[in-house]
Amino acid sequence: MTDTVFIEGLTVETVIGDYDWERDVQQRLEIDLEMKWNNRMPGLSDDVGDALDYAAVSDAVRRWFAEHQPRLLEKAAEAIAAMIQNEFEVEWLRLTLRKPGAVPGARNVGVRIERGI
Ligand SMILES: Nc1nc2c(c(=O)[nH]1)N=C([C@H](O)[C@@H](O)CO)CN2
Repeated sequence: MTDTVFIEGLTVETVIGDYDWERDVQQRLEIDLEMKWNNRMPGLSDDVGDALDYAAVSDAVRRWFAEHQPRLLEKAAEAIAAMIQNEFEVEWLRLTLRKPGAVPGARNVGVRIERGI
C-alpha cells in the first residue's frame, strides 16, 4: 500500500535555534509532510472520519511549535514525527523542516527524516 496524505509548505513562526540571539526572536520554518495512509476507505465512504485529516495534522504541528522552543531542527523533527505517529496512528512518514535564510547564500537549509515502516 503506497497511498499517502501530504502537507507542503506549512509555515510556522517560532523560537528555534542554537545561537543566543535566536532565543529572543521568532523565525519562520517551512514544513513538508508525507504520511502513509490507506485512502481507499475515505475514497469509498466520502467521510473525513476515515481519512487522515491534513487540517487536524497541521493544527497539531502548529500547536507543538506554540508549546516548544527547540534549539535544533533535528529535535523538532524527531518530536513532531513521534507526535504524529502516536496521535494519528500514522505508520510511516517523511518530514522535511526548512529554515529559509538561516545560512547566507543558501535558499534553504534543513533536515529530512523518515520514521516507521
Ligand atoms: N544540523 C543543524 N545544524 C544547525 C542547526 C540545526 O538546527 N541543525 N542550527 C543552527 C543555528 O540555529 C542556525 O540555524 C542559525 O542560523 C546551526 N546549525
